[in-house]
Amino acid sequence: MALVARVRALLLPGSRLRGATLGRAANGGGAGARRALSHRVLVEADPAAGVAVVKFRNPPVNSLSLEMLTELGICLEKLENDKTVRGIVLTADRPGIFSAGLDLTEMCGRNPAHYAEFWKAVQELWLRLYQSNMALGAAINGTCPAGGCLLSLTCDYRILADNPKYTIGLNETQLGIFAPFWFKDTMVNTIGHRATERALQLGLLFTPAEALQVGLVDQVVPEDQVQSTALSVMSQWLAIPDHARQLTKTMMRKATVDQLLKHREADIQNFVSFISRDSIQKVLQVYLQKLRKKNH
Ligand SMILES: CC/C=C\C/C=C\C/C=C\C/C=C/C(=O)SCCNC(=O)CCNC(=O)[C@H](O)C(C)(C)COP(=O)(O)OP(=O)(O)OC[C@H]1O[C@@H](n2cnc3c(N)ncnc32)[C@H](O)[C@@H]1OP(=O)(O)O
Repeated sequence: MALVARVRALLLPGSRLRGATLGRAANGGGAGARRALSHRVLVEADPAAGVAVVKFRNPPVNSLSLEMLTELGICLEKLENDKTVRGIVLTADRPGIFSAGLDLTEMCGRNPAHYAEFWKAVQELWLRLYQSNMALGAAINGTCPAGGCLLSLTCDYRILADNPKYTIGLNETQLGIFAPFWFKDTMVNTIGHRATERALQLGLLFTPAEALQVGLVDQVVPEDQVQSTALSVMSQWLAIPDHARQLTKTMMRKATVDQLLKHREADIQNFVSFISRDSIQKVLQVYLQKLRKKNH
């Protein structure tokens, strides 16, 4: 289903996204700050600063389900069309887990049409974020594996909470799958080829100190200062004239974006045929069961 159709489905009577409002904040935010609510994404906009804080709230682990991807896409599209917003900070509504990455239940026990729809939505969100004209910051206030790490890598800078429990990286190989070429390219663009090769083959999840050392994040700060630091760094990015910053960003990212645009359909087909293999379904199911067993 294309984004428009998925949005329609989410707006059907009964959907909690229906009637989402952008009103004056009940609390928090500067004077004139506005807060918009959807089911899985919370937006706190500060028009005076030109910045919106987009908070993930898809319990229990902020996984990127099809619905979460769709709501995030809608929210970003709205912000892109809002002339008062020049920068966005992505964060988790509750500290602890920034995002557990792609929702594994979307990749297990479904049919090929579902896998294709899901993968298209992952591509769409990446394209929207990686090509965004806005300045994007990640205030990483929790653990950040795989798809969660990818989200943060689409941003222009990353601030990570100084908590050794919070790790970040593309750990796909540890699950028995692998990071697609555009996940890999996004990481190469951030930390370079050799560090990416090592990180991806070993499926490394970096502690904050390691992430800072390898350049996966730009700053590690005390946990209670992640969002304030991300906002203060944002003011540096917004001090640059938009057109100059945007042209530079496009120049740096265009080749990577073009690769996916050129191979988009093939990438979907590759994903569907890989994820549908019995052997891959088995490893994903074992991984999910291990996660679930912990709690039962
Ligand atoms: C074209 C390309 C072709 C081929 C490429 C092929 C494949 C590549 C495709 C995609 C790349 C994949 C990207 C991904 O993002 S895969 C997801 C990777 N994520 C992880 O490995 C994280 C898994 N989760 C955890 O490690 C922990 O849950 C976490 C540390 C985040 C939190 O720990 P905590 O102890 O706080 O919570 P849990 O008890 O573990 O979890 C609670 C609850 O949530 C469920 N859960 C966790 N993570 C996920 C997830 N990613 N998706 C769905 N569900 C998840 C977990 O099972 C628990 O459920 P329940 O027990 O039923 O409450």
